Amino acid sequence: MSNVETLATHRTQGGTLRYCRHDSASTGTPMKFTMWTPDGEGPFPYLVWLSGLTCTEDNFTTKSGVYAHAARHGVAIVAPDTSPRGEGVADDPAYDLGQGAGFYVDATQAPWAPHFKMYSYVTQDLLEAVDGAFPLDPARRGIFGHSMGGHGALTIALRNPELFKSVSAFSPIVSPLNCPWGEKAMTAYLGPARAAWWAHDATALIEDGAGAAFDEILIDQGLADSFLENQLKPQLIEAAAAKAGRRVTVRRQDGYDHSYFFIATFIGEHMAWHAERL
Ligand SMILES: N[C@@H](CCC(=O)N[C@@H](CS)C(=O)NCC(=O)O)C(=O)O
Repeated sequence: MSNVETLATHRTQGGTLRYCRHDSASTGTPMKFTMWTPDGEGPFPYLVWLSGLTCTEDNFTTKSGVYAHAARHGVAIVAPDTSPRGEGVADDPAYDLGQGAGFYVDATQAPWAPHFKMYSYVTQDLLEAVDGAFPLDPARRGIFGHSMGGHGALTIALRNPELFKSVSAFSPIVSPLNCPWGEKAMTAYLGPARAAWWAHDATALIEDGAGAAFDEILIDQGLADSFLENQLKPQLIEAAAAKAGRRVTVRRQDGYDHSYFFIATFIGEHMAWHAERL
């Protein structure tokens, strides 16, 4: 029995885009997501998109241009919000902590622990809800994301290779253990003991041999991205992959920044890459 409520429906790119809301047991709040499905009966292969800091379910939906490519490949797309929200939910005035900055972890620390359970939300509640409500094929599911959401996609896939057949990322945070965004968020959500962060660090997970079933991981990174040197550091995951004998392909794109203009430029290539694997 599905508890998914449809808030709005739009026809676009030869398919149907729905804005949806459902109750999450993990976050203890209503959560929003968008779902685009191709025409036809399905079941459709699908991709989960995880967005970055300050985003809601709407940023990727309106800015990436993904649905024309999704239609060409017959792949459905679900894009959830990036954190629990609401008056009873903890928040922080900074853009990189609290609402809009869930970091796809299950918080253990006050005041975040009661609702900030985005790891469980994505891996359990979201997948159960969309698999129950739409004609999707759970055996042909992939995941991708941007920045904080690239970190979410990488860590969630590496820890749950049985749930996903493919994983890629745009400008991901590859090692929260080694950047200011990660250190701030992990300290707040998981506490100062860094051992608790390793399970949420894509570079550490590659070093540990997690998710070896993925034949390749694709990362696109703009070279004019103002967060590249201080926060994103893709060379860290490249070095871990080289040491572990794993294929992590980082494509450095000259002149592109951190924005959705960059994502929109290469989203078609990511869709084709996933479609081959799904
Ligand atoms: N200083 C920026 C940092 C946040 C940022 O760049 N967010 C990226 C993801 S890490 C984003 O996708 N922003 C929303 C958008 O461009 O639509 C801000 O506050 O907007």
